[in-house]
Amino acid sequence: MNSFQQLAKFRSYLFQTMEGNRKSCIPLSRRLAGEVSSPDFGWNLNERMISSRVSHSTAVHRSGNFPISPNNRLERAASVRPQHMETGDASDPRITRIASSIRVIPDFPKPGILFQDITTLLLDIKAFRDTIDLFVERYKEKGISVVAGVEARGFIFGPPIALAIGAKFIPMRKPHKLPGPVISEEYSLEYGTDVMEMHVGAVEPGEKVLVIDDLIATGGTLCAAIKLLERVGAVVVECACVIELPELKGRDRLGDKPLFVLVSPA
Ligand SMILES: O=P(O)(O)OC[C@H]1O[C@H](OP(=O)(O)OP(=O)(O)O)[C@H](O)[C@@H]1O
Ligand SMILES: Nc1ncnc2[nH]cnc12
Repeated sequence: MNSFQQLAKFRSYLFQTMEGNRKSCIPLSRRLAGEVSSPDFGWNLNERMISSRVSHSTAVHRSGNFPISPNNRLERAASVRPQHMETGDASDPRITRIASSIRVIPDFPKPGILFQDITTLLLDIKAFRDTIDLFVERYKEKGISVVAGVEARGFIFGPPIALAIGAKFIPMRKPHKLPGPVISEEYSLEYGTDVMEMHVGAVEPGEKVLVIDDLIATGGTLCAAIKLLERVGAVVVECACVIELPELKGRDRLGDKPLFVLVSPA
């Protein structure tokens, strides 16, 4: 298959994923009425595929901001840059370090997916600490009593934030993992579907909750977490992620629920 055919297949796959998604937090009627725009994948996905290739072949990001060695086996995330909206301070050098510590793995777990791998961020102690600090700076003294972390990677960032802001931590888990009584929500992903569960009684009605995950793509995961928490009367004050994939429009699916992210791919 030539590169043009690959691109067309990739676009078609993602378009089907998005358009076939019936679990959106935004009612379909609103989408049909044009209140929420359909995703325009063409340009942004072309950009993502090109920047992936650039990071492999020339080892220099097209913006020139994140030079990487051709021998860098970690394939650092040359295509990740600080986001300029809904973030603390894009000129903050901590954001730049965090962005450059995330690697991008093409075609994982399926062909066409550019996987944003935060395990390399965890290897960089300063970047890891800065990530936690940036969230703690934003959420301390906001009256948040619960941090809800989404399995699996929300379990990495959620607990240190919870401890630092004086909140309890709730795991939002894949099905059949929690031992006590649970409530469940089915949701769709960039590459499949899943079910999320939460322990009954983990959060009290009226408690202020921060939802944490490593990444927002289509927004299906965060929507499921919000639904579970709101079903038991919790107040979700904000969702926070390290990475946003803006071309997948996950932010739109959250409606007016605030989303804070540190970085997004160029
Ligand atoms: O915005 P969405 O389209 O819902 O996708 C984002 C979710 O996908 C990834 O998790 P994944 O489901 O791959 O699970 P894992 O962390 O257990 O690997 C990621 O960590 C988010 O939780
Ligand atoms: N491109 C991606 N990288 C990492 N995690 C993801 N979850 C959904 N899409 C993802």
